[in-house]
Amino acid sequence: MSFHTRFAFRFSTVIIVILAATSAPSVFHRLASISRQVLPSTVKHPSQSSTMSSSYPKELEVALLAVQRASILTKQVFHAKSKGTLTKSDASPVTIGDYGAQALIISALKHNFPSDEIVAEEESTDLQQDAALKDLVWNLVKETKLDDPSAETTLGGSITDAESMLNIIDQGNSKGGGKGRIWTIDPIDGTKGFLRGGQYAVCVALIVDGDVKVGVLGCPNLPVDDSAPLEGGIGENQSDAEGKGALASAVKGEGSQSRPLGTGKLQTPRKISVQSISTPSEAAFCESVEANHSSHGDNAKIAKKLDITKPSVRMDSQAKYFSVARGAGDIYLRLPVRGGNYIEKIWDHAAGDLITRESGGTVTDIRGKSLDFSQGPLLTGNTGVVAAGSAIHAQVLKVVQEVLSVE
Ligand SMILES: Nc1ncnc2c1ncn2[C@@H]1O[C@H](COP(=O)(O)OS(=O)(=O)O)[C@@H](OP(=O)(O)O)[C@H]1O
Ligand SMILES: [Mg+2]
Ligand SMILES: [Mg+2]
Ligand SMILES: [Mg+2]
Repeated sequence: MSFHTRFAFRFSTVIIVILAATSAPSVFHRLASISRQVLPSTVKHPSQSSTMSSSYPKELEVALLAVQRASILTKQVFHAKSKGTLTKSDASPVTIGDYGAQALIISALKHNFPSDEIVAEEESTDLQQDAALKDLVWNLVKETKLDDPSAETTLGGSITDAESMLNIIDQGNSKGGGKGRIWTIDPIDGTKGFLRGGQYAVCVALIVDGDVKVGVLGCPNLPVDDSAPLEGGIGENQSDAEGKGALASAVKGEGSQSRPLGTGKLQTPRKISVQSISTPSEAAFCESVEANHSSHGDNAKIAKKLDITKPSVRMDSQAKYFSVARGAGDIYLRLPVRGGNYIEKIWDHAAGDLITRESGGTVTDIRGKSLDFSQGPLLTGNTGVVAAGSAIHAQVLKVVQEVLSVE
């Protein structure tokens, strides 16, 4: 029995909105060419730049390119009229973009690191049972390529056929744990945000013996400009037009970087860091859009106690970690919903946790414990998340614990 079965993530398909199979390839082809036109041009290949001095240079390069390529696929779906949406048994959505992005990322990781294990969010069961849906995903996957042939070669090129694609999707079924090299993938984090035109992230991290060593986030709807102010509201109708699309990365002990997302060769990265504020009253919160993912009421009480007057900015996905890491936001709280018993998944946090810490932030749970990625696919040792610049984290955590009555 697979990991997904045991953790009850299997799909009970309720809704299927399917693109007309005949029109899909031309739509995707046209959108692929649009995405190539609107994004900035290439500056430098990573093998000539910052990844050379890294202790994980190949892992970083492959993760960056794989996230970039998968992000291009998600952008094609984002622009399509229908997104082939299914509802999973936990009532959360999955789209052809989630499946396609996962297939492309696993294919690239397995080509370069065949003996590494992978813990990924999705599984192929529903595609196996629905030929039309499978064809839609396959049409996307086979059409999506980076502009740069040498980057494509690095990723191992295309997947050969639709059956291999299903097999590849299911190679993300490792049980995880605290030993060896384990990648974790969230092909689209914030699928609800993706569907409503808000923020979402393509997320990849490498965990070695339980410790996150490499993290990459592709955020097609975030501004390229690290100092751009956070956009308010719930992040609806964000666009991935010119000036949007950012790629964040970090290697343990080597700091974190941001660069334009791009479509081919990796562009020149910039170092990012959290805001240098020393008092929480100057801070701005990033919080989840969905009140059943993180308690908005408790967040508001904590903000009041910290004398925070700036309104919270709600956005989906690990774009919240990226925003704190580059100083656009200051505090990300993910507070357990009262009466709920949800346990966080490693793919929702691994990359963002490392990128925030490597930017000068501190990330703990509500008890002040570091996030523990050695326990399998779930963060069973943690409750909630408190991420903030290291200068204010202790003050924020103290108030979180007061408001939530944490012993
Ligand atoms: N009940 C509950 N509580 C907490 N978290 C949950 C819950 N249900 C789902 N999820 C996970 O939330 C992921 C999306 O997180 P976000 O921060 O984007 O949430 S929000 O939609 O903005 O509120 C989402 O990730 P994706 O499925 O990749 O979108 C889920 O893994
Ligand atoms: Mg999901
Ligand atoms: Mg997620
Ligand atoms: Mg997801």
